[in-house]
Amino acid sequence: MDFLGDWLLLIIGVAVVGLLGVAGLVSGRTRARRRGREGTAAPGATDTVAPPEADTDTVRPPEPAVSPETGEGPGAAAPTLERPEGTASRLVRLRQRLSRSQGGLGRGLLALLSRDRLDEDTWEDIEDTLLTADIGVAPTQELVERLRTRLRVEGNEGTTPREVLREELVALVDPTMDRRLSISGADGKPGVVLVVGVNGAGKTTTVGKIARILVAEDRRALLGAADTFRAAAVEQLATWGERVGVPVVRGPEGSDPASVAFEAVRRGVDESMDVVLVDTAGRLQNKAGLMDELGKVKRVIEKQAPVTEVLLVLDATTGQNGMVQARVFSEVVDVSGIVLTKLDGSAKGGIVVAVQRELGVPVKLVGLGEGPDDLAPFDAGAFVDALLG
Ligand SMILES: Nc1nc2c(ncn2[C@@H]2O[C@H](COP(=O)(O)OP(=O)(O)OP(=O)(O)O)[C@@H](O)[C@H]2O)c(=O)[nH]1
Repeated sequence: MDFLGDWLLLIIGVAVVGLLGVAGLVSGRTRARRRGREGTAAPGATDTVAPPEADTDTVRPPEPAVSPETGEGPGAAAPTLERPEGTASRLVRLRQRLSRSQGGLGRGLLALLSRDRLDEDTWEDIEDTLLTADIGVAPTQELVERLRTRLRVEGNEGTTPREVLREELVALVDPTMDRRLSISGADGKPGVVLVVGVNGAGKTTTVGKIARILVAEDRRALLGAADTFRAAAVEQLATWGERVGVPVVRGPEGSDPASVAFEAVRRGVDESMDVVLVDTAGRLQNKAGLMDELGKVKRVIEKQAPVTEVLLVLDATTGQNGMVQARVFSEVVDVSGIVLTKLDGSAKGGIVVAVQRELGVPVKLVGLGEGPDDLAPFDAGAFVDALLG
């Protein structure tokens, strides 16, 4: 009996040791596999993404930085998605900010126009105030002419200088322009928004902010990080997408922007997205280079779906420099809308008028801060009201 018992214990012991050994091997392999996966697909590692080939027709799909379903980076803990602010409440909040930065212009003009006597010196001061706000020479002269005529004729008829100024400023900003973003595609394809502008104007930030507006409106959006010139811009965009669960298609640093754009729109079509937003590189090396690059991006996109909107991002603080850039870009691509950024940091809101005149396209959105929801649709009446305080 004892002999049998000893044998039984020995057999059980060997079996247990054997089982533990096998289990250890398996879990070790699993760990190694997991480590391997993490090592090759860490979120944000641009060099691990399958490089798109130079020929955009045969481009291989780059790995998304974030999963389309969850917005989660591979191997990362599921992030809590942010709920972006709705348009109505951001308009109220940002109007105060606009008033703070641009109020000086409106108050200055009102103080001058409310003087008892509007002599030549006063009109000159009014002109200077408008020019300092970057409205531009021709619109300034037109506005002054209109104000002179109306205040002379209507001065004693119960219309206040404030009412006249408001009407004339609104007319100058042009309330009749269609400022809606063209984000709807046709034939079941997504709308495609191409975002162009020089680096530093706030382009990448703006793409991220527009994505948040789309999420707030329950639209399915996808971002293409075609600004492959600067690795940080790609990282930045991936973070914007991750925060709200919007997938980002990216390629390695220095890869062909057109292949990333192509891949983004291909996925947008395949995955029935509502909108694909494509961030582009804005190197103003020379006009021909820019034309080649943006022209190619647009051409390859349009093999799959028409570009519905080309947004030019301009930094409001750059004044005349910004106008020169605006001209170059509009000669290279058909700009259909302008985004004016950093209006919070500049008292030069007059650039709205100048740039619309110059390009003949409306300002559609304005950036009013570095916060994720500090971007608002532009409205002529609300803008002038903020100016006048
Ligand atoms: N105050 C303020 N800052 C802004 C606004 N829009 C963008 N910025 C800031 O401007 C800086 C440049 O923005 P980016 O989005 O990186 O500029 P970019 O044009 O994409 O430049 P690249 O990434 O180099 O292509 C960032 O610090 C932004 O936070 C705005 O409306 N107001």
